[in-house]
Amino acid sequence: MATLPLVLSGLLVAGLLLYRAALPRLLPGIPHDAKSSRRLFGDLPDGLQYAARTKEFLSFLSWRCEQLGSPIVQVSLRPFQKPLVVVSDSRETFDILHRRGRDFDQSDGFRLNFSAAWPNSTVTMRTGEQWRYNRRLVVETMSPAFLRDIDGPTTHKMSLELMKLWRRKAERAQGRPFDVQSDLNKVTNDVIWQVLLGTEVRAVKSQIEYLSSAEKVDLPASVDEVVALPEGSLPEVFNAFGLLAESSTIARKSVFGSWAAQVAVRVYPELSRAWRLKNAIVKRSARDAWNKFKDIDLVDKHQATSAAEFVVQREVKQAQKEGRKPEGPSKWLEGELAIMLAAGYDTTASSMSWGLNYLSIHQDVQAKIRRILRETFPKAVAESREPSPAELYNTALLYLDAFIEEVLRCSQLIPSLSRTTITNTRLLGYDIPIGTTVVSPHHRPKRTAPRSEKPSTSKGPPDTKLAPVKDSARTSSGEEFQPQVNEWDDTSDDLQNFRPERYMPSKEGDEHLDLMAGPHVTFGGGTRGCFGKKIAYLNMRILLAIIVWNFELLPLPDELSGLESVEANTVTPRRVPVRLRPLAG
Ligand code: HEM
Repeated sequence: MATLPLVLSGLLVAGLLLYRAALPRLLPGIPHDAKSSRRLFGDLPDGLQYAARTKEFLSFLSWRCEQLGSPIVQVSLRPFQKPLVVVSDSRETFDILHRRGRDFDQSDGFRLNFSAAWPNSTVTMRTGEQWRYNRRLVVETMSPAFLRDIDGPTTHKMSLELMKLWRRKAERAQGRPFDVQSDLNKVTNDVIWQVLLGTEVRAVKSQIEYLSSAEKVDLPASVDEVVALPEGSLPEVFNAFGLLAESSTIARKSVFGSWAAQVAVRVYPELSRAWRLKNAIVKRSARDAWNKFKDIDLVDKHQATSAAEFVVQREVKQAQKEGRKPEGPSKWLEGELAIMLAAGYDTTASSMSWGLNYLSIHQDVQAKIRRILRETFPKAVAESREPSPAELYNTALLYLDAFIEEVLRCSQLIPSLSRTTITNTRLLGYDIPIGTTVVSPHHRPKRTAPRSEKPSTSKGPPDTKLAPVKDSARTSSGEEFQPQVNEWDDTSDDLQNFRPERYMPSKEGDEHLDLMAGPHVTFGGGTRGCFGKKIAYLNMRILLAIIVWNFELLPLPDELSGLESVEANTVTPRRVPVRLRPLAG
């Protein structure tokens, strides 16, 4: 009998110990929210309240910095875990990304989030031998030859299909706006599968076919109301891929982190079917590419038409030059092709969605892009055709490129970057132990202002200023590092404006795109920065040029041009309504 109180007190002590172990384990000295540090879920309740108020969660991190008045704070979001260190200082962020590879690597969370659905790929690896090996396997897909001969023409072809679809839709909508967000997903999906694997998904084509036989549409009485156009069923690959792409958000949202994603991908029937389908297609493409080019006498007989074929063709040629046996398809090549599919799909779709919203809102900018395109390609105008892939690849289109930069700046579709420390190190004057994840959010209020009525204005707390960072607090590399990039002037109201010209220095005779006009981290940076940036830029350039050439995006009523966002893998607009007026050739 005397054992019962003993057992109960044992349980009580164990419970207390467990509770204490689950509480946030604060790093000494780094500013934090006092009440959060006493809660199991740390800052999460405040984050959720913030999200309910602002419909955003990720900008909560920068809000915490603003609230505590410090460019560095710590935040806990899950029990039993080390806090995240949040750094809201662009100079320090640049330093971490570009100069401190010995102290920081790609964040453990980022790597693990992708590891369930996209194994054997660089994204899931620490920077090391295997990462370098994988990178080398596909490095040629960023070469001018690949971009010019494969990516550009494929994107161009798919953009024209989208135009065909939109002409039919515009006809049906009879001057009413309709939402094109899912069409942008379809076209970027079509492009990326075709470019990387040579797989024809036919997401856009399936809708063209469907629309030609679909029944008449009920039009709303008001010409300002969005018309819901019928949508045909979509190819299996498209649906499966959408599901898989979402799977990395499972890890982010669950308290069990990447474990939840690992289980979900294997256990949920739809998800595991999608996973197997993706694996089978990638495997088949790699194998077909190998069969097409594996012998040296085949190498020059055929043209490569996808990334899979291009890398195999290059490898066979290179092996011959070096007098060795070429490497055939491997799980690493498959992993790399698969992650490029995943990384290149919704990022590009999201940036295009923002781009079209900004085109509808900023009619002057849209007109200027169109005017410049027509002046630049008089032959295409004379021949009543769109500029060709080669013309769009080879010609300087400064204003369009600056527009893309401005879309990326304002939309902040990648809301934060993160790295994990691989040594004990220092950051802004504080000790940071090995294994700590450091997050750099991009949601500094003024910088996000053009996207929407931001938390810092109507819905959130006052726009407090961060204390400036003293140079003595920086690590030596931070102190010495004078980035080649200017700071945005946070006090200037100009940051609220959508103004592509900010990327075009006005010196006459020196017309170039000034990517260093301000801190620009949409693609991350350093060794682990975005690998597919060149494909992303070229695809956005071609898609936007073809859209603006073929259609006028007419103004929309104010209530439709809101720029509210949704957070998933990227931050995307809630909707992309357009009122399209087809233009002659
Ligand atoms: C607008 C489009 C895109 C955006 C905004 C974007 C953004 C990013 C960002 C922020 C990262 C993480 C960088 C870091 O942590 O420093 C990343 C990584 C990556 N991106 Fe992109 N990306 C885009 C398009 C693409 C495309 C088209 C591809 C491939 C075809 C691609 C392939 C990759 C890969 C493979 C990585 C992982 C690199 C590594 O871990 O070593 N991305 N991207």
